[in-house]
Amino acid sequence: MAPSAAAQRIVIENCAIATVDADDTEYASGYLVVADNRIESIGAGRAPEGLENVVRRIDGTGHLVTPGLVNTHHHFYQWITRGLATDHNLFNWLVALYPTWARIDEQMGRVAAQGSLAMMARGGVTTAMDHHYVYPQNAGDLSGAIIGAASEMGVRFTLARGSMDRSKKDGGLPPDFAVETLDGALSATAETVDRFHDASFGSMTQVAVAPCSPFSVSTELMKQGAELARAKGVRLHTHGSETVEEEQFCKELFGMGPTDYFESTGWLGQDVWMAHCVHMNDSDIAAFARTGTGVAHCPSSNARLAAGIARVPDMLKAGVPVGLGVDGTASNESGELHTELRNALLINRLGAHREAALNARQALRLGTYGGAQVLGRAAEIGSLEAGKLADFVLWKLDTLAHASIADPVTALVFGAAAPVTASFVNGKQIVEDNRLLTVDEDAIARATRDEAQRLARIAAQA
Ligand SMILES: Nc1nc2[nH]c(O)nc2c(=O)[nH]1
Repeated sequence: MAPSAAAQRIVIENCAIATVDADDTEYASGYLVVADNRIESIGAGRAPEGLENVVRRIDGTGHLVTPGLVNTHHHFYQWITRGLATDHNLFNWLVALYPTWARIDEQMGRVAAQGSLAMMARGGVTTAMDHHYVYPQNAGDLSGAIIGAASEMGVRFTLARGSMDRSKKDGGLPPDFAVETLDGALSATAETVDRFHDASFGSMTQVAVAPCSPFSVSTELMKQGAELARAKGVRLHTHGSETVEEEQFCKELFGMGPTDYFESTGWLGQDVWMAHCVHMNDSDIAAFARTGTGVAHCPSSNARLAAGIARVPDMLKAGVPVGLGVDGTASNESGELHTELRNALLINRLGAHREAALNARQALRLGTYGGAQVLGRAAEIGSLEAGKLADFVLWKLDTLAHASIADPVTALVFGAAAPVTASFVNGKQIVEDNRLLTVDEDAIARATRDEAQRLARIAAQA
């Protein structure tokens, strides 16, 4: 679509650019022209002469410009339960934390979402997602509060409306008071899709159907959830194959491993992405590749919870779409995505493929285009190409932390988290010099501390 005659332009010049397009095109010194909310042109050297309505020129000297980072798995509410149960595996950690999580309310949900989003956005995330699966009775409008926080911050966003209905009494892991009913979960999810999902090109808000995990969700909710998502034309998300304990649970209860269970419930397909996927054999990976099922790789959380190392190089070789996820910050206290680019690269080198596992450019692709693919938005975001949405980041690479590394993509991925001079979403700047422009970061920090303390008090009294 050509820009309108009145389109306002922003020109960025003199920067290195990693486009993450299909050919991995890079420019040692290039330009980017933004017209309203889209990239109009990109290339080597200086921007074309004679552009009209240029409202801003940015000198990108000393910077690398990349697509904005895309986070594909998170649980925002966990921002106010960070640093707890630090030496547990997944099941023990969940059992320790469910009782606290089951006491969150709308105000806590809003503030935790603000904290989670702020931490990611100031570190270069332009598209975020939240898998929210804890909906206590009388907690208020949690989904509305979370979506409101993303919209206020100006971040592109998918709410994966989660749910749990398999509690202890049905052989599941969560306590009985922490779950919804099958009908309650389905009708609330349908209502959330109807209220918030925007399927249009450039949409800032989307909703996915996201029952939590095999050990916290009934088979009926998995099946009917998949039917609901397909009837509404939205994506499906869940946790899968995270730990050996989950694999054992599936074999004992369903007589098959997680991937076969997902297939039997309608949960493999191009419209599905799953978090973790650590314990996948060759036939599981082939099934994901054959069906186009995506993976949210969460290396830091997998290490924190001693889950294992996902076989990302094998997935990529087979053609599985793979993005990166911070995961909830109760299992990855850092809460920012640069750590996941770096850890994806480093941790996968500890696996079978050693130094050939992933390189810096593949890691950057996971955190950008790969994320866009698994969220179903690769036609809009994830690479810098004319016609795509203007979601991009200027990383400052000429300071002490990176200046002595010649290759900018190597500096970005292997080095410390780089300062973000500017981050744009949909053509609008949301970060300048590492500070959010849209919200008051210090007020959010204070509010997150207060809400974490309030939740801890309520949980202790329960
Ligand atoms: N890493 C995580 N895995 C999970 N499985 C599940 O059912 N909930 C979680 C979670 O919060 N984090």
